[in-house]
Amino acid sequence: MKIGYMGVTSTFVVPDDLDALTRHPKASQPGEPINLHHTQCHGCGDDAPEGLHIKIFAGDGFTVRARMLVEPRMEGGPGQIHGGILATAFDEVMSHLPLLVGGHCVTAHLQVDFAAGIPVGSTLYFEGRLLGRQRRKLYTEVVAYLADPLVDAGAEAVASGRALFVKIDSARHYAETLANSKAAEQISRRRG
Ligand SMILES: CCCCCCCCCCCCCC(=O)SCCNC(=O)CCNC(=O)[C@H](O)C(C)(C)COP(=O)(O)OP(=O)(O)OC[C@H]1O[C@@H](n2cnc3c(N)ncnc32)[C@H](O)[C@@H]1OP(=O)(O)O
Repeated sequence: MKIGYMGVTSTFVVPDDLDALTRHPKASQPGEPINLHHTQCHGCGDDAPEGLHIKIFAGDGFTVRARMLVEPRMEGGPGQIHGGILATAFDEVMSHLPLLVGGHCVTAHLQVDFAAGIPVGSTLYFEGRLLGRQRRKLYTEVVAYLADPLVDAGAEAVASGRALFVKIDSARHYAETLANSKAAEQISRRRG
């Protein structure tokens, strides 16, 4: 299967003149979970009852690995994951890549290629990669598999995504909405 369609016009273009990437000294080590969002986050939060509960781990270099159980409540077409849910999962997984170089980001642009239907009941495995950084912009990519590509070299890629994240000052960015968050106290405590 071909990941990323040739000839499809896209606004996602990784520039040539990228800045150097340096791993943040406090970034999670390869194999360790990355827990830098909050417990109510719809993508990764353990306490978000309707969330996706994606487990995300740092990989080597500027990569992450993740997995998610495709639950019946995620159904779109009969017996298959809803495309919007997969897009949300991709957004979540890629949003952890900028954390390897430090600082919170928001998604400015997100695109997804769906290559095969994904059955409810399967476990999706994700491999994400930071493609580069230019000033506040971080370019990322993710591929989803129906088997763990770490243990199964023949694991078939079923979808891919690309996203542009922009680094923010999180205190300022969320200043007017933090009070509405179920995690307001937790986030304020973390900021100290
Ligand atoms: C302790 C704290 C806990 C916090 C927990 C955090 C949890 C996080 C959970 C995360 C959950 C998961 C993640 C989510 O779901 S995040 C939720 C979804 N995303 C958002 O809500 C973001 C909404 N957008 C914005 O806030 C602003 O537009 C941003 C901040 C993105 C930029 O506005 P800002 O005024 O700041 O900057 P700028 O406009 O000068 O742009 C800067 C650069 O970027 C380039 N650009 C911009 N847009 C685009 C575009 N579409 N295509 C291509 N390029 C684009 C632009 O040309 C410029 O480039 P250059 O001039 O440098 O070349």
